[in-house]
Amino acid sequence: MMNKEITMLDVTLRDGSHSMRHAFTEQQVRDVARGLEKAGIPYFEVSHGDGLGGSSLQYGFSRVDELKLIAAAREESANSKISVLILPGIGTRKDLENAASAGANMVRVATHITEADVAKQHIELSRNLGLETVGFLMMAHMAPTSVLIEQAKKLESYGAEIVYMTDSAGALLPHEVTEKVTALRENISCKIGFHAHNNLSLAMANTIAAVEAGAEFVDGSLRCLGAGSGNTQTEVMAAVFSRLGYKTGVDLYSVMDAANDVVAKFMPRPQEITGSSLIMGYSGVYSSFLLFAQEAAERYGVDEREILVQLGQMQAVGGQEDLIFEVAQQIAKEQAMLVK
Ligand SMILES: CC[C@H](O)CC(=O)C(=O)O
Ligand SMILES: [Mn+2]
Repeated sequence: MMNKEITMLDVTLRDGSHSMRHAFTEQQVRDVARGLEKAGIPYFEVSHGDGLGGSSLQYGFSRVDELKLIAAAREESANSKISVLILPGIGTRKDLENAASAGANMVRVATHITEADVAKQHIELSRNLGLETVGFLMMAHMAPTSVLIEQAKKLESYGAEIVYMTDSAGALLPHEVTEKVTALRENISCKIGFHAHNNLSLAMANTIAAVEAGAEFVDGSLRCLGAGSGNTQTEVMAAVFSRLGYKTGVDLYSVMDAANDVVAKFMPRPQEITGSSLIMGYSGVYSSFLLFAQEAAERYGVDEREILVQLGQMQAVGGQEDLIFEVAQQIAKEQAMLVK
C-alpha cells in the first residue's frame, strides 16, 4: 500500500552550521541547495545554527552573512521551499523581514519546551509576512507530555500552522516519542513535525515512531551533518520511508549524490557517536554544546564528559553556552584541590 505522504525538511544548511562552526561558504550552500532541489526535497533550512541573528561571540560568528546564503540558496532552487529558524531573543523582527526579502518561504520560531509564550510576536509577524509558520519546541525531553500539549496549544493559538516537537539532546526513546506525538495528535489540529538528534543512535527509529504516531513533517540532514551526533540522515530517511510505503517525492539516488558527492567532501569530521555525544543523549544536554564542551575541556584540562554530565544535572538550556566554560573551570579547580 503506497498512499500516506510525509514531508521531508532538510536541515543540513542550518543544523549543520553547528558542526561546521558556522563556516559555510556561498559555494557550499549553492552546491547543497542544487543537490536538494534536484532530489525533490520539498523544504530545506538555511540560517546560522542558532537561527537568524545567531552570528555572535556567544554562539560563533558566521563566515558568510546568512542573508547572502539564503539568497544564494534561493537562486539555486526553483521548487524547494526555503525555511529559516529564529529564536526570539536572538533573531529580531528585522532579521525575519530581511530573510523573507532574501527568499525564505517558511519560518520556524523556536523556543525552549516551556517557553512558547515568547514566540507570539514572531509567529504573528511571520503570518503577516505571508510565510508558512512553524512553532518549534526544543529540548522536548525536559518536560512531561502535559506541558508539551499546553505549550503546543499556545503556539497553535498564536497562528502556527505546524508544531514541531524537537529532541534537541537526542535523549528521547522511541516509546516516549510515540506517547508524545500521539498526545499532540489528539490535542491540536495543526500539522505536527519531528526533529531528531542521533546521540543515542535512535534518530531514525524515533522519526519512524513520530510518523507512525501522526507526524507529517520530518527533519533530516545529509550525512547527518548537525549538532552533536547530527540528525536523522536525510538520504537514509528517504530510503526507509520508501520501504515503509510512504510517499516523500524524493529521488533516492539524487539525494544520495547530494550527501556523498557534495556534503561528504566538505564536512570537517564524520558524524560519529563519540563518548561525548553519547553522554549528551544519556544526560539530556543540548546537542549544540558539543564543540564548546570540547573546547572548554581542552582549555581547562578536564574530561569533557564530566562537563556534559554536570550540564545535564543543571538542566542547562540553549543560550547558556558561557556556563560550559564556568563548569569546566570549576571541575578543574576541584580536581586541583584533590591533588593538594
Ligand atoms: C540553537 C538552535 C537549535 O540548534 C535548534 C535545533 O535544531 C534543536 O534544538 O535541535
Ligand atoms: Mn537540531
